Amino acid sequence: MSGILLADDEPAFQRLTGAWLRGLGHDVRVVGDGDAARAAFAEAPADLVLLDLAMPPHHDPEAGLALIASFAPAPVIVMTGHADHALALKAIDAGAWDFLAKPVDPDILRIVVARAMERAGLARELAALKARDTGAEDMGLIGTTPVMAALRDLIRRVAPTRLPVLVLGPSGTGKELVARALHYASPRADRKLVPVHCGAIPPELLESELFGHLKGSFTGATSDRPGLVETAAGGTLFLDEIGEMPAVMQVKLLRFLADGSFQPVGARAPRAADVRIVAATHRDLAACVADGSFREDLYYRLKGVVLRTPSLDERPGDVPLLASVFLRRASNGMGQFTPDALGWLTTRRWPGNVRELRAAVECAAALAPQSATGVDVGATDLAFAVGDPVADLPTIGTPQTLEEEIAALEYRRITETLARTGHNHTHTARHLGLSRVGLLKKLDRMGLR
Ligand SMILES: Nc1ncnc2c1ncn2[C@@H]1O[C@H](COP(=O)(O)OP(=O)(O)OP(=O)(O)O)[C@@H](O)[C@H]1O
Repeated sequence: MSGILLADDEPAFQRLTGAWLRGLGHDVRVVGDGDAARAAFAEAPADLVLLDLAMPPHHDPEAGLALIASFAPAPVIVMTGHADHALALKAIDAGAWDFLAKPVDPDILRIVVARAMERAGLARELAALKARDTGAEDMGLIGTTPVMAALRDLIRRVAPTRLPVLVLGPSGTGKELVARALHYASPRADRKLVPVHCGAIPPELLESELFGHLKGSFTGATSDRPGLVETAAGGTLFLDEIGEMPAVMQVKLLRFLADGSFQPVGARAPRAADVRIVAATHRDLAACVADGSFREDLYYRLKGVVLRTPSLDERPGDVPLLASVFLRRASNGMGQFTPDALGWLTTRRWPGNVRELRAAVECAAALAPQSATGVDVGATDLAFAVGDPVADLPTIGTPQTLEEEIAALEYRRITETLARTGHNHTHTARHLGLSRVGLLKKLDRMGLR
Protein backbone atom coordinates (compact mmCIF):
# COMPACT_ATOMS: atom_id res chain seq x y z
CA MET A 1 0.00 0.00 0.00
CA SER A 2 1.60 3.23 -1.10
CA GLY A 3 -0.46 5.91 0.73
CA ILE A 4 -0.56 9.65 0.16
CA LEU A 5 2.12 11.89 -1.33
CA LEU A 6 1.82 15.41 0.09
CA ALA A 7 3.66 17.99 -2.03
CA ASP A 8 3.74 21.46 -0.44
CA ASP A 9 6.55 23.88 0.35
CA GLU A 10 5.13 25.44 3.53
CA PRO A 11 6.66 23.70 6.56
CA ALA A 12 3.69 24.49 8.85
CA PHE A 13 1.19 23.15 6.33
CA GLN A 14 3.35 20.06 5.77
CA ARG A 15 3.49 19.37 9.51
CA LEU A 16 -0.15 19.97 10.33
CA THR A 17 -1.69 18.32 7.27
CA GLY A 18 0.74 15.39 7.46
CA ALA A 19 -0.14 14.83 11.11
CA TRP A 20 -3.87 15.16 10.44
CA LEU A 21 -3.79 12.62 7.62
CA ARG A 22 -1.61 10.22 9.59
CA GLY A 23 -4.08 10.56 12.45
CA LEU A 24 -6.77 9.38 10.02
CA GLY A 25 -4.72 6.23 9.40
CA HIS A 26 -3.04 7.19 6.14
CA ASP A 27 0.57 6.55 5.28
CA VAL A 28 1.97 10.00 4.25
CA ARG A 29 5.17 11.02 2.46
CA VAL A 30 5.97 14.74 2.37
CA VAL A 31 8.00 16.60 -0.28
CA GLY A 32 8.62 20.32 -0.74
CA ASP A 33 8.89 20.93 -4.48
CA GLY A 34 7.67 19.76 -7.88
CA ASP A 35 10.80 17.86 -8.91
CA ALA A 36 10.95 16.04 -5.59
CA ALA A 37 7.25 15.14 -5.95
CA ARG A 38 7.81 13.67 -9.36
CA ALA A 39 10.91 11.79 -8.25
CA ALA A 40 9.18 10.43 -5.12
CA PHE A 41 6.22 9.24 -7.19
CA ALA A 42 8.49 7.66 -9.80
CA GLU A 43 10.36 5.82 -7.09
CA ALA A 44 7.24 4.51 -5.37
CA PRO A 45 3.82 5.49 -6.72
CA ALA A 46 1.24 6.81 -4.26
CA ASP A 47 -2.50 6.06 -4.11
CA LEU A 48 -3.24 9.78 -3.95
CA VAL A 49 -1.29 13.00 -4.48
CA LEU A 50 -2.04 16.27 -2.66
CA LEU A 51 -0.37 18.92 -4.77
CA ASP A 52 0.25 22.56 -4.02
CA LEU A 53 0.22 24.31 -7.39
CA ALA A 54 2.71 27.10 -6.67
CA MET A 55 5.83 25.38 -5.38
CA PRO A 56 9.55 25.93 -5.93
CA PRO A 57 11.42 26.14 -8.22
CA HIS A 58 8.88 28.03 -10.39
CA HIS A 59 6.25 29.18 -7.87
CA ASP A 60 4.01 29.28 -10.91
CA PRO A 61 0.60 27.57 -10.89
CA GLU A 62 0.99 26.78 -14.62
CA ALA A 63 4.12 24.71 -13.82
CA GLY A 64 2.12 22.96 -11.10
CA LEU A 65 -0.62 22.15 -13.61
CA ALA A 66 1.95 20.58 -15.92
CA LEU A 67 2.94 18.22 -13.11
CA ILE A 68 -0.50 16.66 -12.70
CA ALA A 69 -0.19 14.20 -15.58
CA SER A 70 3.00 12.69 -14.15
CA PHE A 71 1.07 11.16 -11.27
CA ALA A 72 -1.29 9.07 -13.39
CA PRO A 73 -3.10 6.88 -12.58
CA ALA A 74 -3.24 8.21 -8.98
CA PRO A 75 -5.91 10.85 -8.32
CA VAL A 76 -4.45 14.30 -7.69
CA ILE A 77 -6.05 16.83 -5.33
CA VAL A 78 -4.77 20.27 -6.15
CA MET A 79 -4.37 22.93 -3.43
CA THR A 80 -3.64 26.59 -3.90
CA GLY A 81 -3.57 29.80 -1.95
CA HIS A 82 -5.60 31.49 -4.67
CA ALA A 83 -9.32 30.69 -4.49
CA ASP A 84 -9.25 31.06 -8.24
CA HIS A 85 -12.17 29.67 -10.21
CA ALA A 86 -10.37 29.70 -13.58
CA LEU A 87 -7.35 27.92 -12.10
CA ALA A 88 -9.60 25.31 -10.50
CA LEU A 89 -11.16 24.61 -13.89
CA LYS A 90 -7.74 24.39 -15.51
CA ALA A 91 -6.58 21.94 -12.84
CA ILE A 92 -9.61 19.69 -13.38
CA ASP A 93 -9.04 19.99 -17.10
CA ALA A 94 -5.42 18.90 -16.61
CA GLY A 95 -6.67 15.73 -14.93
CA ALA A 96 -6.91 16.73 -11.24
CA TRP A 97 -9.49 14.80 -9.24
CA ASP A 98 -10.48 17.72 -7.01
CA PHE A 99 -9.45 21.23 -6.01
CA LEU A 100 -9.10 22.74 -2.53
CA ALA A 101 -8.50 26.41 -1.73
CA LYS A 102 -6.18 27.24 1.17
CA PRO A 103 -6.58 27.50 4.07
CA VAL A 104 -7.82 23.95 3.80
CA ASP A 105 -10.66 23.01 6.11
CA PRO A 106 -9.54 19.73 7.78
CA ASP A 107 -13.02 18.20 7.64
CA ILE A 108 -13.38 18.94 3.95
CA LEU A 109 -9.89 17.55 3.41
CA ARG A 110 -10.90 14.35 5.23
CA ILE A 111 -13.97 13.88 3.00
CA VAL A 112 -12.19 14.71 -0.26
CA VAL A 113 -9.30 12.40 0.62
CA ALA A 114 -11.67 9.57 1.57
CA ARG A 115 -13.50 9.90 -1.75
CA ALA A 116 -10.29 10.00 -3.75
CA MET A 117 -8.89 6.96 -1.91
CA GLU A 118 -12.13 5.11 -2.62
CA ARG A 119 -11.77 5.97 -6.28
CA ALA A 120 -8.14 4.73 -6.27
CA GLY A 121 -9.34 1.46 -4.70
CA LEU A 122 -12.03 1.05 -7.36
CA ALA A 123 -9.50 1.69 -10.12
CA ARG A 124 -7.27 -1.02 -8.63
CA GLU A 125 -10.15 -3.49 -8.47
CA LEU A 126 -11.09 -2.70 -12.06
CA ALA A 127 -7.51 -3.31 -13.19
CA ALA A 128 -7.47 -6.60 -11.28
CA LEU A 129 -10.75 -7.63 -12.95
CA LYS A 130 -9.41 -6.70 -16.36
CA ALA A 131 -6.31 -8.71 -15.54
CA ARG A 132 -8.45 -11.71 -14.69
CA ASP A 133 -10.36 -11.26 -17.94
CA THR A 134 -7.29 -11.12 -20.12
CA GLY A 135 -5.05 -13.19 -17.96
CA ALA A 136 -7.14 -15.99 -16.51
CA GLU A 137 -7.44 -19.53 -17.83
CA ASP A 138 -5.07 -19.13 -20.73
CA MET A 139 -3.48 -15.77 -19.74
CA GLY A 140 -4.57 -14.43 -23.12
CA LEU A 141 -2.41 -17.08 -24.83
CA ILE A 142 -4.31 -19.64 -26.86
CA GLY A 143 -2.81 -23.13 -27.02
CA THR A 144 -2.97 -26.40 -25.12
CA THR A 145 0.16 -28.14 -26.42
CA PRO A 146 2.82 -29.01 -23.79
CA VAL A 147 5.15 -26.27 -25.04
CA MET A 148 2.44 -23.63 -24.42
CA ALA A 149 1.57 -25.11 -21.03
CA ALA A 150 5.27 -24.89 -20.10
CA LEU A 151 5.41 -21.26 -21.28
CA ARG A 152 2.38 -20.32 -19.17
CA ASP A 153 3.86 -22.11 -16.19
CA LEU A 154 7.08 -20.09 -16.52
CA ILE A 155 5.12 -16.84 -16.88
CA ARG A 156 3.26 -17.60 -13.64
CA ARG A 157 6.49 -18.29 -11.80
CA VAL A 158 8.40 -15.29 -13.13
CA ALA A 159 5.56 -12.71 -12.97
CA PRO A 160 5.64 -12.03 -9.21
CA THR A 161 9.39 -11.36 -9.23
CA ARG A 162 11.19 -8.16 -10.29
CA LEU A 163 13.55 -10.01 -12.63
CA PRO A 164 13.96 -8.52 -16.09
CA VAL A 165 12.56 -10.83 -18.77
CA LEU A 166 13.77 -11.33 -22.32
CA VAL A 167 11.16 -12.81 -24.68
CA LEU A 168 12.67 -14.45 -27.74
CA GLY A 169 10.88 -16.07 -30.65
CA PRO A 170 10.09 -15.77 -34.35
CA SER A 171 7.84 -12.99 -35.61
CA GLY A 172 4.11 -13.40 -35.00
CA THR A 173 4.47 -15.93 -32.18
CA GLY A 174 2.95 -13.79 -29.43
CA LYS A 175 5.93 -12.12 -27.74
CA GLU A 176 3.87 -9.02 -26.99
CA LEU A 177 1.10 -11.23 -25.58
CA VAL A 178 3.65 -12.85 -23.26
CA ALA A 179 4.71 -9.40 -22.04
CA ARG A 180 1.06 -8.57 -21.32
CA ALA A 181 0.50 -11.87 -19.53
CA LEU A 182 3.59 -11.22 -17.39
CA HIS A 183 2.38 -7.75 -16.45
CA TYR A 184 -1.19 -8.78 -15.62
CA ALA A 185 -0.07 -11.77 -13.59
CA SER A 186 2.31 -9.57 -11.57
CA PRO A 187 1.67 -7.39 -8.50
CA ARG A 188 2.07 -4.45 -10.91
CA ALA A 189 -1.17 -5.28 -12.73
CA ASP A 190 -2.96 -2.17 -11.47
CA ARG A 191 -0.21 0.07 -12.82
CA LYS A 192 0.63 0.74 -16.44
CA LEU A 193 2.10 -1.57 -19.03
CA VAL A 194 3.90 0.76 -21.43
CA PRO A 195 5.01 -0.71 -24.77
CA VAL A 196 7.87 0.91 -26.70
CA HIS A 197 8.67 -0.20 -30.23
CA CYS A 198 12.38 0.55 -30.21
CA GLY A 199 12.69 0.17 -33.98
CA ALA A 200 9.77 2.47 -34.76
CA ILE A 201 11.05 5.56 -32.92
CA PRO A 202 13.76 7.57 -34.73
CA PRO A 203 17.06 7.12 -32.84
CA GLU A 204 17.38 10.86 -32.14
CA LEU A 205 13.97 10.90 -30.41
CA LEU A 206 14.31 7.67 -28.47
CA GLU A 207 16.16 9.15 -25.50
CA SER A 208 13.60 11.87 -24.89
CA GLU A 209 10.71 9.43 -25.50
CA LEU A 210 12.11 7.02 -22.93
CA PHE A 211 13.54 9.36 -20.31
CA GLY A 212 11.61 12.61 -20.93
CA HIS A 213 13.00 16.11 -21.32
CA LEU A 214 13.00 19.50 -19.65
CA LYS A 215 11.59 22.64 -21.18
CA GLY A 216 14.12 24.33 -23.46
CA SER A 217 16.47 21.35 -23.64
CA PHE A 218 16.15 21.33 -27.44
CA THR A 219 14.25 23.21 -30.13
CA GLY A 220 10.61 22.32 -29.80
CA ALA A 221 10.83 21.32 -26.13
CA THR A 222 8.27 23.92 -25.05
CA SER A 223 7.47 22.29 -21.72
CA ASP A 224 8.78 19.61 -19.36
CA ARG A 225 7.67 16.21 -20.55
CA PRO A 226 7.94 12.97 -18.63
CA GLY A 227 9.23 9.99 -20.58
CA LEU A 228 7.80 6.51 -20.95
CA VAL A 229 9.96 5.28 -18.07
CA GLU A 230 8.18 7.66 -15.69
CA THR A 231 4.80 6.80 -17.22
CA ALA A 232 5.53 3.15 -16.45
CA ALA A 233 6.55 3.86 -12.84
CA GLY A 234 5.30 1.09 -10.59
CA GLY A 235 4.39 -0.92 -13.70
CA THR A 236 6.11 -2.59 -16.65
CA LEU A 237 8.03 -1.18 -19.59
CA PHE A 238 7.86 -3.46 -22.63
CA LEU A 239 10.81 -2.83 -24.95
CA ASP A 240 9.78 -4.48 -28.19
CA GLU A 241 12.38 -5.05 -30.91
CA ILE A 242 15.19 -4.40 -28.43
CA GLY A 243 17.66 -5.60 -31.05
CA GLU A 244 17.00 -2.35 -32.96
CA MET A 245 18.06 -0.10 -30.08
CA PRO A 246 20.84 2.30 -31.16
CA ALA A 247 24.23 1.82 -29.47
CA VAL A 248 24.17 5.17 -27.62
CA MET A 249 20.80 4.33 -26.09
CA GLN A 250 22.01 0.87 -25.11
CA VAL A 251 24.46 2.53 -22.68
CA LYS A 252 21.72 4.66 -21.09
CA LEU A 253 19.38 1.71 -20.80
CA LEU A 254 22.14 -0.29 -19.17
CA ARG A 255 22.53 2.37 -16.51
CA PHE A 256 18.79 2.40 -15.86
CA LEU A 257 18.76 -1.39 -15.55
CA ALA A 258 21.73 -1.31 -13.21
CA ASP A 259 20.42 1.12 -10.60
CA GLY A 260 16.98 2.36 -11.73
CA SER A 261 18.34 5.87 -12.41
CA PHE A 262 18.01 7.91 -15.58
CA GLN A 263 18.48 11.49 -16.69
CA PRO A 264 15.80 13.33 -18.68
CA VAL A 265 17.26 15.27 -21.62
CA GLY A 266 18.39 18.67 -20.28
CA ALA A 267 18.20 17.63 -16.60
CA ARG A 268 21.19 18.07 -14.31
CA ALA A 269 20.30 15.51 -11.70
CA PRO A 270 19.37 11.88 -12.25
CA ARG A 271 15.92 10.59 -11.35
CA ALA A 272 14.78 7.17 -10.32
CA ALA A 273 11.84 5.00 -11.28
CA ASP A 274 10.72 1.59 -10.17
CA VAL A 275 9.97 -0.14 -13.48
CA ARG A 276 9.97 -3.80 -14.45
CA ILE A 277 11.62 -4.37 -17.82
CA VAL A 278 10.38 -6.91 -20.33
CA ALA A 279 12.25 -6.87 -23.64
CA ALA A 280 11.56 -8.84 -26.82
CA THR A 281 13.10 -9.50 -30.18
CA HIS A 282 12.81 -11.90 -33.07
CA ARG A 283 16.54 -11.48 -33.68
CA ASP A 284 19.26 -13.79 -32.46
CA LEU A 285 20.59 -11.43 -29.77
CA ALA A 286 23.54 -13.66 -28.95
CA ALA A 287 24.61 -13.36 -32.60
CA CYS A 288 24.14 -9.56 -32.40
CA VAL A 289 26.47 -9.57 -29.38
CA ALA A 290 28.97 -11.67 -31.33
CA ASP A 291 28.93 -9.28 -34.30
CA GLY A 292 29.23 -6.26 -32.01
CA SER A 293 25.85 -4.64 -32.80
CA PHE A 294 24.46 -5.31 -29.30
CA ARG A 295 26.27 -4.67 -26.01
CA GLU A 296 27.20 -7.82 -24.17
CA ASP A 297 26.71 -6.25 -20.70
CA LEU A 298 23.20 -5.09 -21.64
CA TYR A 299 22.38 -8.52 -23.03
CA TYR A 300 23.27 -10.16 -19.73
CA ARG A 301 21.30 -7.54 -17.75
CA LEU A 302 18.19 -8.05 -19.90
CA LYS A 303 18.19 -11.80 -19.79
CA GLY A 304 17.33 -12.16 -16.14
CA VAL A 305 14.94 -14.82 -17.38
CA VAL A 306 14.54 -15.88 -21.01
CA LEU A 307 11.12 -16.96 -22.27
CA ARG A 308 10.81 -18.47 -25.74
CA THR A 309 7.65 -18.27 -27.80
CA PRO A 310 7.36 -21.35 -30.05
CA SER A 311 6.67 -21.13 -33.78
CA LEU A 312 3.54 -22.86 -35.09
CA ASP A 313 5.81 -25.52 -36.60
CA GLU A 314 6.72 -26.48 -33.04
CA ARG A 315 3.08 -26.71 -31.98
CA PRO A 316 0.96 -27.75 -34.99
CA GLY A 317 -1.54 -29.33 -32.61
CA ASP A 318 -2.70 -25.83 -31.58
CA VAL A 319 -3.61 -24.71 -35.12
CA PRO A 320 -7.27 -25.92 -35.08
CA LEU A 321 -7.90 -24.37 -31.66
CA LEU A 322 -6.32 -21.04 -32.61
CA ALA A 323 -8.22 -20.98 -35.91
CA SER A 324 -11.53 -21.77 -34.18
CA VAL A 325 -11.09 -19.00 -31.63
CA PHE A 326 -10.17 -16.48 -34.34
CA LEU A 327 -13.19 -17.53 -36.42
CA ARG A 328 -15.51 -17.26 -33.44
CA ARG A 329 -14.24 -13.75 -32.74
CA ALA A 330 -14.40 -12.69 -36.40
CA SER A 331 -17.95 -13.95 -36.89
CA ASN A 332 -19.44 -13.07 -33.49
CA GLY A 333 -19.78 -16.78 -32.80
CA MET A 334 -21.71 -17.36 -36.05
CA GLY A 335 -18.99 -19.11 -38.09
CA GLN A 336 -17.85 -22.67 -38.59
CA PHE A 337 -15.18 -24.47 -40.60
CA THR A 338 -16.12 -27.15 -43.08
CA PRO A 339 -14.22 -30.45 -42.52
CA ASP A 340 -11.98 -29.81 -45.54
CA ALA A 341 -11.04 -26.43 -44.02
CA LEU A 342 -9.76 -27.99 -40.82
CA GLY A 343 -7.75 -30.50 -42.84
CA TRP A 344 -6.28 -27.71 -44.96
CA LEU A 345 -5.40 -25.59 -41.91
CA THR A 346 -3.41 -28.39 -40.31
CA THR A 347 -1.53 -29.44 -43.41
CA ARG A 348 -0.44 -25.95 -44.42
CA ARG A 349 2.74 -24.48 -42.93
CA TRP A 350 2.52 -21.04 -41.28
CA PRO A 351 5.82 -19.18 -41.69
CA GLY A 352 4.17 -15.98 -40.39
CA ASN A 353 2.99 -17.96 -37.36
CA VAL A 354 -0.10 -16.99 -35.37
CA ARG A 355 -0.24 -13.54 -36.96
CA GLU A 356 -0.56 -15.08 -40.42
CA LEU A 357 -3.06 -17.69 -39.28
CA ARG A 358 -5.22 -15.05 -37.64
CA ALA A 359 -5.20 -12.78 -40.71
CA ALA A 360 -6.07 -15.75 -42.93
CA VAL A 361 -9.03 -16.81 -40.81
CA GLU A 362 -10.34 -13.26 -40.48
CA CYS A 363 -10.06 -12.69 -44.22
CA ALA A 364 -11.70 -16.03 -45.05
CA ALA A 365 -14.53 -15.31 -42.61
CA ALA A 366 -15.17 -12.02 -44.39
CA LEU A 367 -15.16 -13.64 -47.85
CA ALA A 368 -16.95 -16.92 -47.15
CA PRO A 369 -20.58 -17.34 -48.16
CA GLN A 370 -23.24 -16.72 -45.53
CA SER A 371 -25.68 -19.51 -44.75
CA ALA A 372 -28.76 -19.63 -42.53
CA THR A 373 -26.55 -20.75 -39.64
CA GLY A 374 -23.83 -18.14 -40.16
CA VAL A 375 -20.58 -18.21 -42.12
CA ASP A 376 -19.27 -21.52 -43.49
CA VAL A 377 -15.56 -21.23 -44.06
CA GLY A 378 -14.19 -23.82 -46.48
CA ALA A 379 -10.69 -24.76 -47.59
CA THR A 380 -11.16 -22.71 -50.75
CA ASP A 381 -11.96 -19.57 -48.77
CA LEU A 382 -8.85 -20.05 -46.66
CA ALA A 383 -6.60 -20.81 -49.62
CA PHE A 384 -8.01 -17.75 -51.28
CA ALA A 385 -7.38 -15.62 -48.22
CA VAL A 386 -3.69 -16.53 -48.04
CA GLY A 387 -3.16 -16.41 -51.78
CA ASP A 388 -2.49 -20.14 -52.16
CA PRO A 389 -3.54 -21.70 -55.46
CA VAL A 390 -7.19 -22.76 -55.52
CA ALA A 391 -8.85 -25.03 -58.03
CA ASP A 392 -11.75 -22.69 -58.70
CA LEU A 393 -12.97 -19.30 -57.67
CA PRO A 394 -16.18 -19.91 -55.82
CA THR A 395 -17.93 -16.59 -56.12
CA ILE A 396 -17.21 -15.77 -59.70
CA GLY A 397 -16.93 -19.23 -61.24
CA THR A 398 -14.29 -20.44 -63.67
CA PRO A 399 -13.52 -17.63 -66.07
CA GLN A 400 -14.53 -18.23 -69.69
CA THR A 401 -14.09 -14.93 -71.48
CA LEU A 402 -11.21 -12.46 -71.33
CA GLU A 403 -13.36 -10.13 -69.28
CA GLU A 404 -14.15 -12.87 -66.75
CA GLU A 405 -10.50 -13.81 -66.56
CA ILE A 406 -9.54 -10.21 -65.81
CA ALA A 407 -12.28 -10.01 -63.17
CA ALA A 408 -11.02 -13.24 -61.59
CA LEU A 409 -7.46 -11.95 -61.54
CA GLU A 410 -8.58 -8.66 -60.02
CA TYR A 411 -10.61 -10.49 -57.37
CA ARG A 412 -7.70 -12.71 -56.53
CA ARG A 413 -5.08 -9.94 -56.30
CA ILE A 414 -7.35 -7.88 -54.07
CA THR A 415 -8.26 -10.71 -51.69
CA GLU A 416 -4.64 -11.85 -51.47
CA THR A 417 -3.45 -8.34 -50.65
CA LEU A 418 -6.25 -7.85 -48.12
CA ALA A 419 -5.10 -11.03 -46.39
CA ARG A 420 -1.50 -9.92 -46.40
CA THR A 421 -2.23 -6.49 -44.94
CA GLY A 422 -4.59 -7.82 -42.31
CA HIS A 423 -7.52 -6.09 -44.10
CA ASN A 424 -5.98 -2.67 -43.97
CA HIS A 425 -7.65 -0.78 -46.83
CA THR A 426 -5.03 1.97 -47.02
CA HIS A 427 -2.12 -0.47 -47.26
CA THR A 428 -3.98 -2.72 -49.69
CA ALA A 429 -4.72 0.23 -51.95
CA ARG A 430 -1.09 1.32 -51.84
CA HIS A 431 0.21 -2.17 -52.67
CA LEU A 432 -2.11 -2.41 -55.64
CA GLY A 433 -1.44 1.11 -56.90
CA LEU A 434 -5.06 2.15 -56.34
CA SER A 435 -6.55 5.09 -54.48
CA ARG A 436 -8.33 4.12 -51.27
CA VAL A 437 -11.65 5.27 -52.73
CA GLY A 438 -10.97 3.28 -55.90
CA LEU A 439 -10.31 0.17 -53.83
CA LEU A 440 -13.46 0.66 -51.76
CA LYS A 441 -15.52 1.01 -54.94
CA LYS A 442 -14.09 -2.27 -56.26
CA LEU A 443 -14.76 -4.01 -52.93
CA ASP A 444 -18.36 -2.78 -53.07
CA ARG A 445 -18.76 -4.03 -56.63
CA MET A 446 -17.35 -7.43 -55.69
CA GLY A 447 -19.47 -7.66 -52.54
CA LEU A 448 -16.33 -7.83 -50.42
CA ARG A 449 -17.19 -5.10 -47.92
N1 LIG B 1 -0.71 -17.78 -28.33
C1 LIG B 1 -1.49 -16.88 -28.92
N2 LIG B 1 -2.79 -16.83 -28.64
C2 LIG B 1 -3.59 -15.91 -29.25
N3 LIG B 1 -3.17 -15.02 -30.15
C3 LIG B 1 -1.87 -15.02 -30.45
C4 LIG B 1 -0.96 -15.95 -29.86
N4 LIG B 1 0.27 -15.71 -30.35
C5 LIG B 1 0.14 -14.67 -31.19
N5 LIG B 1 -1.14 -14.27 -31.27
C6 LIG B 1 -1.67 -13.18 -32.12
O1 LIG B 1 -0.78 -13.05 -33.22
C7 LIG B 1 -0.53 -11.68 -33.50
C8 LIG B 1 0.95 -11.37 -33.33
O2 LIG B 1 1.27 -11.45 -31.94
P1 LIG B 1 2.43 -10.58 -31.29
O3 LIG B 1 2.40 -9.19 -31.84
O4 LIG B 1 2.37 -10.75 -29.81
O5 LIG B 1 3.68 -11.35 -31.90
P2 LIG B 1 5.22 -11.00 -31.80
O6 LIG B 1 5.92 -12.28 -31.56
O7 LIG B 1 5.42 -9.89 -30.80
O8 LIG B 1 5.52 -10.50 -33.27
P3 LIG B 1 6.72 -9.52 -33.80
O9 LIG B 1 8.02 -10.19 -33.49
O10 LIG B 1 6.46 -9.44 -35.27
O11 LIG B 1 6.52 -8.20 -33.09
C9 LIG B 1 -1.41 -10.89 -32.57
O12 LIG B 1 -2.62 -10.61 -33.26
C10 LIG B 1 -1.68 -11.83 -31.42
O13 LIG B 1 -2.91 -11.56 -30.84
